[in-house]
Amino acid sequence: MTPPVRLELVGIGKRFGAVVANDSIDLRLRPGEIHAVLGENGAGKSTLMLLLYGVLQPDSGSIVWEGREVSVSDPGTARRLGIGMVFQHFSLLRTLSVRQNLQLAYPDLDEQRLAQVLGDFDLRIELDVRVGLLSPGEMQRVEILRCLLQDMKLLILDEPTSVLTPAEVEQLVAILRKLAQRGCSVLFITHKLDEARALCREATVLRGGRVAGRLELAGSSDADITRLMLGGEPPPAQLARAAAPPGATALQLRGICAQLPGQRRGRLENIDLSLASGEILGIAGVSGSGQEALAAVVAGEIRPSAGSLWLDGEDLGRSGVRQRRRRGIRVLPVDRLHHAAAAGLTLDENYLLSHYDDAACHSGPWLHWGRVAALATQLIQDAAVRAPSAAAQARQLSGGNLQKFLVGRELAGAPRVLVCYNPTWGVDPGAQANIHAALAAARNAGMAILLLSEDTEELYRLCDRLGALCDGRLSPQLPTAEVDRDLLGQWMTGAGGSSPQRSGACA
Ligand SMILES: Nc1ncnc2c1ncn2[C@@H]1O[C@H](COP(=O)(O)OP(=O)(O)OP(=O)(O)O)[C@@H](O)[C@H]1O
Repeated sequence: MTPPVRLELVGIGKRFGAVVANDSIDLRLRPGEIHAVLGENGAGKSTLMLLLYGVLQPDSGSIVWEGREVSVSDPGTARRLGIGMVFQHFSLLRTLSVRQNLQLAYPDLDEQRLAQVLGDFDLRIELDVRVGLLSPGEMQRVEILRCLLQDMKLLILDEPTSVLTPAEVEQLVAILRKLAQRGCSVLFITHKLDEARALCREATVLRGGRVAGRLELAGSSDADITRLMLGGEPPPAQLARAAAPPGATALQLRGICAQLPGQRRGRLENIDLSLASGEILGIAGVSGSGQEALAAVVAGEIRPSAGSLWLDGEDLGRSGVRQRRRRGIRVLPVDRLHHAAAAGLTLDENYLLSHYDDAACHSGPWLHWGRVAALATQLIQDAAVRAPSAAAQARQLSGGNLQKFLVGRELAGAPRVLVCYNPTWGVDPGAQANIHAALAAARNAGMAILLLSEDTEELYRLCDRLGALCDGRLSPQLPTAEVDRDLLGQWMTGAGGSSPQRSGACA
């Protein structure tokens, strides 16, 4: 007997103007199957999921749900069918509490059912906390909880692990396995092949909007999968090593204490750090350890309550964001859609946001739009950003393509100091290698780079020195060769008594 089919997509097509995002896509999913959807940035993965969830409508093809062709005209219809989705960029209202968010989706929220689901899936969630105060992992659990409160037959997760700590990834895996055991199907978009292998037996690989292949993960090597994703050989993984020993100190932080406003986490305690030109200093740490506050302090977005910040021996404590940018400090924040970019603005406008003071964008005293557009267009080409033109809105780009654009935009300013937080979040392996190569080349050209990353592989690959943040405190920063994974792990968890530089003295 052939196993039952829960979902069948037949010949699905979707265009956005001239862009063919999905082209004749076929996909089958059984009850209880966790299926990976892989593909490089812009391959069409999110679009396909949004079609399934009723956010978008297909131009062609059909969706067959439990043997019956259906029209998923909106997310409400999807939910009534038993389809839930956790988005790449969370869809919760940050000013409301967890409970209020749940009540928006379920006006007659049944407290008994809520308690049962929380217990059943071992979800630790504080219901009366404002969502804006939660860590990304906690927000994701709320999104999943919101799905679990319905009778769910298919859960779609779009890159669910990119913002999670390793412990949170384990919790997510446990939840998904439990769901699958109960017969719920899962579609799981990821760029991390090891995660796909750990969770899924089979994967569908998309390339350029089409199905490039469906494969059994156990019988396929990473190279096989990458080849299918790229349609060719993966780029060489070699990185340029540091061309010369680091130069003079560029950026120095002395005894910085700070707190991100309105956040439970996001505290910095007595941070001492010095970054030389021609080096990449990596700071590890699980999400919420103080990375956002550190980036905001260097950018000048928040004022520390104590301590000082120096650039090339000059105290910059009193200068604001724009002055610092003029002096050559650039910061790429972690939240690409709400902080690093303005989602509703075009790419050339987004380019201008961080290059407003560049002579190249002006003709005499006047802003020269033709030049801005030409610079943004050049960047799109150089960074291989898949976008129709510089006139496309940032929100129209796939997540990974927007990330490539933003990293390129900051590097294009050839800053003296670059701070980036998770620069390859949601970026496919090919583009990740390109971003790493660009950062290494910038370091070799003398840039001082502070790399805040939750991806320890990335840190070991790129950095000349390494340290870690834990609960707002910074470990020592040592040459990478002297920091083995055990030591880094201890620093990240604050274990072993090695974490704080100096403790306590923040007011
Ligand atoms: N609303 C939109 N308007 C115009 N183009 C869009 C829109 N949404 C997606 N696209 C385009 O469709 C293509 C597929 O995008 P999609 O987001 O589905 O890719 P993806 O595989 O999910 O990529 P990533 O891994 O980077 O998230 C891209 O070229 C993207 O720019």
